[in-house]
This record gives sequence, structure tokens and C-alpha cells, in this order.
Amino acid sequence: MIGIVGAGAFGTALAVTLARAGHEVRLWGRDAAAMTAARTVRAVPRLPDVPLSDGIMPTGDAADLSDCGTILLSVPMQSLATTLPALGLRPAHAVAACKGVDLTTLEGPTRVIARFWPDATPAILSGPSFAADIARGLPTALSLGCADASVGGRLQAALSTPTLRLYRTTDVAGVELGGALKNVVAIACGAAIGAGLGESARAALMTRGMAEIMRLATALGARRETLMGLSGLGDLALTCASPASRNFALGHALGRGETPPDATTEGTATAEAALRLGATHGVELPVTAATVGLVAGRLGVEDAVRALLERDLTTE
Ligand SMILES: NC(=O)c1ccc[n+]([C@@H]2O[C@H](COP(=O)([O-])OP(=O)(O)OC[C@H]3O[C@@H](n4cnc5c(N)ncnc54)[C@H](O)[C@@H]3O)[C@@H](O)[C@H]2O)c1
Ligand SMILES: O=P(O)(O)OC[C@H](O)CO
Repeated sequence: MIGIVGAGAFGTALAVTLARAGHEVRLWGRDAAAMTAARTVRAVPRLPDVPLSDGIMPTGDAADLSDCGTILLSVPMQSLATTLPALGLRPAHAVAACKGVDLTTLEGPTRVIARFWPDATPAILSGPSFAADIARGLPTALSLGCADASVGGRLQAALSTPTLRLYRTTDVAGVELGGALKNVVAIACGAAIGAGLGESARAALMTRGMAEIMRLATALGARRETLMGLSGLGDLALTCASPASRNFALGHALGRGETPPDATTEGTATAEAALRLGATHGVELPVTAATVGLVAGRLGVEDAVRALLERDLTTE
């Protein structure tokens, strides 16, 4: 039996694909009334058009997940540290399915898990995947990072489905940081497209953004080959190119001078956290700095572009 914490778009999509593959799934959401209603309606508000099969039990009571050996965590990153201790669970394996860096502690999701659930083996699931695609059963491939290779292998086998293919690695930092940092670049790309700066500008931002991801993530222990994989280059390609990305959409609205849509956009906090990590580790992050300025309203798109173009010429 698999437990999923977070009945938002992604947690629900994972529940649907795992149930389709034959797993019994308990899906916990913090809004108890909505979860009770979901038992009858057989859908959750975030994915109203995706039916929940009989194999999924929606619940607002975390105790219903106490028999689940594996728990997937799909709440927004900035709420992970408050969510975990409140659940009162002690799973053997905890797989983070959130993308970001905790702004208070600058920890990735697996470190947050280790802090609150020291007996659980933490893992991270990340890569190019829109919840709607996974829920529809469209082909998707993700990275599963787990420092314990044998647990990682078992999780890979358990969580892969006929349409969701997992690749495993022991490089937890690489999977975490690739998935977190790509969101920052997606905001920058959205802003460039929204402001009408063109496809060439987007390609330049993606490439130089990837260079920043490589610099910061390797300074924090990630391996380059992981960052060139699904939870890095792969997710960067998806998120920077698709208007369906909420991070891209946020940047796009800013680029057009419009009010951004109300949505989970992990890249805003991650950009701030990345700048702090960069300062600590002596890593220059000009695209991230411009994105932070843009999101905070301190820079307009033209100022941000000027700041990037006026930097000293350098080697690639
Ligand atoms: N939606 C996607 O396509 C997608 C794909 C891959 C990864 N992710 C990642 O999954 C994570 C969740 O995103 P999502 O798309 O499901 O978001 P969402 O906005 O659809 O849902 C978030 C869920 O978390 C709950 N939540 C919000 N604040 C909370 C808090 N303080 N305490 C407890 N619960 C809280 C909400 O009630 C909601 O059920 C993010 O880190 C995101 O980057 C999302
Ligand atoms: O909608 P976004 O920007 O949060 O992106 C969703 C996923 O992270 C894409 O892999």
C-alpha cells in the first residue's frame, strides 16, 4: 500500500497512475472536507476531470496512511517542513515529489525528511512531467534519487508503471537541485517570451541558466551527468518551452506587465534560496539574480536584460 501526502495536481496524478498499475493508494489532503467529498465525487478539486479509481482512498486523516511502508510527499516545498511533523507517521521509505529548496534552512526535500523522519530512507522523484500528462497515462520518464542503492532499486521497481518509467541514481543532490533550479530558469524564459524578446533570447537563457545550474549544483555535490539527465536538462527543456508550466506562466505574465495567475510556483522561493546558496559557496548566478529582481518587482524586464548583457565578456 502506498501513501501520498498532498492531494494537489501532482500527488493526485501519481495516485492515479499507481492505482492504474494495481497499487492500493491512500491519498491524504489537508482539507478534510474536500477529501471526504472526494470519496463520493471520485475527483479532487485540483484535477476535477481526472476520475479517482476504486484503488484510491482519499482521506483527510493522516492515520489512514500509518500502514503505508512508502509515502510520497507532494506538497509545495515551503510547506514540507510544517507538514511532516503534523502527520504523525513513521514510514520506512519517504519519497519527495516536490521541487525546491527550503528557504529557512536551505535544505532540499530529502534533508527535510531526514530531520523529521530520521528512521525513514529518503528518496527524491523528479523530472519532466506535467501532472495532467501522468494522469492521462501519457508516456513519462523521471529520475529517482536514493543514496541507498538497494532501496532505490526497490522503489524504482515499485513506483514504475507501464507509462511512468523511472531511472535510478544515488545522486540525490543532482536530482533535487536539477528539479528545483530549472524552475528559476523557466521564470526567466517566460519573462523573455512575454516581453517579446524572441526565441533566440529564450535559448540563450536556457543555456546560460543551465550553466548556472551546473555551477551551483556541482558546488553542492551534484554530479554533472545527473544534471544532464531527466531532472536537469530534461525538465529545463519541458518547463522553459511550455506555456503549461506555472513557472513559465508566472514569468510570462511579468514580462507582459500583467498580474501573474494564482498558482504553485516553486521557482520564486527557489531563486531566493539559490542566491543565498550561491553567496555562501562563491558561485555567480546572474540569471537567478535577474529573476529574483524581476519577481520582487525591483527590476523590469529591460533592466534585467541590460544587467545580463552588460556583464563583462567572458569565456563559455
Ligand atoms: N503539477 C505538476 O505538473 C507537477 C509536476 C511535477 C512536480 N510537481 C511538484 O509537486 C509539488 C506539488 O505541486 P502541485 O502541482 O501538486 O501543487 P498544487 O498547487 O496542485 O497542490 C498543492 C497541494 O498542497 C497542499 N498544500 C498547500 N499548502 C500546504 C501547506 N501549507 N500544508 C499542507 N498542504 C499544503 C494544497 O492544499 C494542495 O493539495 C510541487 O513541488 C511541484 O513542483 C508538480
Ligand atoms: O508547472 P510547473 O512550472 O510547476 O512545472 C511542472 C513540472 O515541474 C514540470 O516537470
